Amino acid sequence: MEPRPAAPRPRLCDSLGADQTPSASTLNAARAEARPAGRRAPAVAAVLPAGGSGERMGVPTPKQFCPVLERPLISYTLQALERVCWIKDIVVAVTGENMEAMKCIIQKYQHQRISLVEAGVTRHRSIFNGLKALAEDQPDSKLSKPEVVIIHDAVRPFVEEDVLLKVVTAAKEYGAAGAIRPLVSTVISPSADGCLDHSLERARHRASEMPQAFLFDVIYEAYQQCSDYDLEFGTECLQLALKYGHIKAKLVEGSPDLWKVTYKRDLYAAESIIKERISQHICLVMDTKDENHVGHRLEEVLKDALNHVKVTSRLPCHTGRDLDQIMSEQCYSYVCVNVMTSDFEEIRKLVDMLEESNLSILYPVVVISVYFLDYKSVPFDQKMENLMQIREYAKEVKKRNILLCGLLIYYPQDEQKLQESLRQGATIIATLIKERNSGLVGQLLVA
Ligand SMILES: Nc1ccn([C@@H]2O[C@H](COP(=O)(O)OP(=O)(O)OP(=O)(O)O)[C@@H](O)[C@H]2O)c(=O)n1
Ligand SMILES: O=C(CO)[C@H](O)[C@H](O)COP(=O)(O)O
Repeated sequence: MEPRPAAPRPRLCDSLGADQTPSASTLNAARAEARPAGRRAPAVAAVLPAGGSGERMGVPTPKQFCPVLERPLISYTLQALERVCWIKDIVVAVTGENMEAMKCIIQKYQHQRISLVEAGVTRHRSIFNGLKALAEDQPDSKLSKPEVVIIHDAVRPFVEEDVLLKVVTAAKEYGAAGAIRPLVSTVISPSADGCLDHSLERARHRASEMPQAFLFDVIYEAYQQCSDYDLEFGTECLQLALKYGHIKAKLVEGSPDLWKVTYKRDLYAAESIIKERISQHICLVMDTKDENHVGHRLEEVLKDALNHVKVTSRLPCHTGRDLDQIMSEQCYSYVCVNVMTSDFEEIRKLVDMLEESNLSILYPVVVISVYFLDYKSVPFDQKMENLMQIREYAKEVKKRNILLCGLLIYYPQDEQKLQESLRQGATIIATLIKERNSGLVGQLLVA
């Protein structure tokens, strides 16, 4: 199953308690075999190099600041790390010219436990600056030296707690550890004339990915000893630990999502992954308890059409207190089925609750207001006049990252035609949720 998207606020702390280090129970539960029970949990910090210019991306904005669903990429990586409450400090290396932008990102998305340092001209120099900030000998530093330090690229947003735990646990035991993946292509070595010299046996090699973790003293001493050449041209921190600390890093199998956003296409891939993750749960808010009403048939058709998605239904906001519960489970998609009314009262209540929940700070929340087009109940022109107000209201709530659209479902007497309308309605709902297209905000679609 796909992992859930990162929570807006760190949730794991609740189960770990106030202590900011991994408790013995958590570590042991996850890695009983790797870490003998009863040993003290290490103090852990993370360094994120974020000072590159993203040349290979080919856009003027450094890739870590490129928007993905209108939020800078680096914010996703920070979110992924800060929800791991046993990581005490997160040190981010950014260039002087991006320092203010970075501070704004931290404030806007309410990131926590972040300290900023000036980046260097190469990735190794940026990491070294981050490590220096964590070292004991820094005057006036609020940071304390950790036992283990994680190094993770700011442009790898999908890092999960389990792999962080694995590299930290292995670093404590071996001194250094890093995530690896099987090679996608074979690595070959060309000769000076541009011809094949030899090729490496693919099965015997691995791609080195991030995160990596080190005993702090091991990697800090390695950086202190390393040459200008290493700092200028090196690409591998594990190699520095080997060369200067004689530490053979433990290699840990990582997930495919650990890849580094490097080219423009990677931004599209990242966006697709995020959209898919936040579209796995849909909440239907019904304004009728009547089991025979067509609203419930829409729910059935939707469940059939989206059989991999969790669909839950609730009564309206004023009676259904458990909507709070759904929001706390990070549900980012709501379908309000208005059977009894053609006004926006219920939508307004739902939007207010969403705002209070802070859900839309991190991800766009989709709200679809569904109305049944039953010519008999209210004169059509009067109903339309009411519904057209959605445009203005949707514009207003878009500012809060809530994407509101209306959907009219044709409700004829003929059973077959009704079934077709419901199916079309379900397809439109599924598309709006999956695509989260802000261009459709305020539109009244017809099924
Ligand atoms: N002087 C540098 C160069 C790179 N990085 C960071 O190191 C990570 C991985 O590097 P890479 O993918 O090479 O990033 P860029 O150098 O920005 O990309 P490119 O090589 O395409 O220019 C990124 O988070 C990048 O911001 C850094 O902190 N300081
Ligand atoms: O994978 C890595 C280390 O093993 C790093 O992400 C990689 O070294 C970044 O370097 P580059 O700038 O060359 O992409």
